[in-house]
Amino acid sequence: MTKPKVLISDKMDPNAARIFEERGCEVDVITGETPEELKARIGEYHGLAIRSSTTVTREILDAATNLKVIGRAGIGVDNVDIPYASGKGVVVMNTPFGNSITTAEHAIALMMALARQIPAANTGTQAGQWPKKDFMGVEVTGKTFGLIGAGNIGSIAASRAIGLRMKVIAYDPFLTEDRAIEIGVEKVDLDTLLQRADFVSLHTPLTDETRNILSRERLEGARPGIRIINCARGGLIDEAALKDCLESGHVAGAALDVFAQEPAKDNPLFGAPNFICTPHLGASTTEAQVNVALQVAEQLSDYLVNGGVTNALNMPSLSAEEAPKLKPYMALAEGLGSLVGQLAHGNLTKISIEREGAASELNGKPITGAVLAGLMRRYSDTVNMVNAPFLAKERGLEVSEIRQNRDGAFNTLIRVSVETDQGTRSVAGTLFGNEAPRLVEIFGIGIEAELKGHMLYIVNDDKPGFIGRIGTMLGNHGINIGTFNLGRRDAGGEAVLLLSLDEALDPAIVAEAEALEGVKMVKGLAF
Ligand SMILES: NC(=O)c1ccc[n+]([C@@H]2O[C@H](COP(=O)([O-])OP(=O)(O)OC[C@H]3O[C@@H](n4cnc5c(N)ncnc54)[C@H](O)[C@@H]3O)[C@@H](O)[C@H]2O)c1
Ligand SMILES: O=C(O)CC[C@@H](O)C(=O)O
Repeated sequence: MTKPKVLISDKMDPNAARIFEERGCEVDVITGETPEELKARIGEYHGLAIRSSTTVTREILDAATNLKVIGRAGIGVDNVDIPYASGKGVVVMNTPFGNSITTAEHAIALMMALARQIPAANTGTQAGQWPKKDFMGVEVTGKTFGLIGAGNIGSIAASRAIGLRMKVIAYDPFLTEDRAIEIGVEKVDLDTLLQRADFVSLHTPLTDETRNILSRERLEGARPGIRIINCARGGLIDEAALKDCLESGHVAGAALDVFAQEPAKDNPLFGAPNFICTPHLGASTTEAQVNVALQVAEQLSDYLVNGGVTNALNMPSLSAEEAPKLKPYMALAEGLGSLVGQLAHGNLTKISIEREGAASELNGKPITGAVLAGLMRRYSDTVNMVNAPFLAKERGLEVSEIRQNRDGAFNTLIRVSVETDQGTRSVAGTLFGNEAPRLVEIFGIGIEAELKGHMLYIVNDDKPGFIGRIGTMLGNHGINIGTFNLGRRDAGGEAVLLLSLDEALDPAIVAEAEALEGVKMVKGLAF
């Protein structure tokens, strides 16, 4: 088997390349390329590991014809077009915890630097000015630290602020009262926070809701003398308004690690009074960079080599331990989805995926993803588990997952039922010996078949002589039958035949089979 190929396109701790190689990937480290250069190169890679310098645009993704996974060594993924990557079936992962402590520490460092004006005092002192009288600071003890966003980094920053004997308040619409108590913060609304806080620290992602969350109106309406720290994302603050508020003294100080436009080489805030900044250094410690490099390399190689999915933003997680156990189930699920997708007539409106027996104990999300990938192949042959759920949603398909604990005829079973404007159709399958996927029921008729390669599905009247007729007809065309699987509703009633063939059938032969006596329906299938 050829090794998956990975490109590291941003400066990253060398441990990342080592881990990729140890885990069976070929790796190239090529940093600092222009978007055009990356576009020309990306087609040869299965994995792409980035930090924040590489922007993964639609153009890059269109050129990435072999790409399966993008890994961000860090938290924010606003430099990746995730919806477009999802549509292309590319998994996007981040490393959500590797640099959280480091970034929270940077926020606290900036708060202290603001409180004592350390950067300006340092500059003046080294310039020989001994500017002792110019720098009267403020204590942080007893002051109020206002968090906007109390997730991983916000809650670590809260714990450090509490250690400094500060009172911590937080605005985060998704923070529960229980969690607020657990991390020792008081939950407040944004206006209250801006009225009560001495220091405000932002820790939210940049989304449509958070963009410009510190708008001109909010900055001007905040408590006079407030100090602001942003180690999250540029774009959360109206920079021009912040400059005006610093100049008027309404905001007593601001410390930014991140800017609306990066690299920030010519920003309106540069030179504003009581303004300090760092060049997006929040995650830049040796410890954090080793953490995220190791994690991203482990996650990407797990996915490329074993199929394990960790910290994906557009796909359910699947641990490297679970992956081998789930593999035959996913093959079964994909086969059932594909079968029902090829056979169901009409507009699909609903699909339900039932797991019985041993299957009910498993992580259901990847199984559902695999069923949808099989099903959605009726619309597009570039569907996989990543883009199938999006495609299903786009088409308004209602998806439900059901776990059945009841004892059935099989110790493990997956049943897929679809509803179309022409009725409900259902197929079911099991694993033989815990590893061999088998179809065991098709539209209420028991059968046993492996869904593989080219197949021919026939519904016919259960009458003597039919099997001979179809065998002779295929033989006359020189078509070899691999397996012959039979099922029937009742003796003499409706019967189904599922034949595996060594080659795809010409439509003329399908038409000939349709014309055979007793045939109700014929369909060539491919898996
Ligand atoms: N400066 C750096 O180098 C650096 C390093 C790491 C992370 N970051 C950035 O820090 C941010 C936070 O990271 P995290 O790990 O804490 O993320 P997280 O997902 O753990 O926490 C984000 C929090 O923001 C909250 N939130 C979402 N929408 C909100 C809204 N409208 N108002 C208020 N709160 C809202 C969420 O509920 C969540 O609790 C990320 O955007 C990341 O990009 C920057
Ligand atoms: O890689 C970096 O230096 C910054 C990372 C940071 O912005 C993140 O979101 O994790």
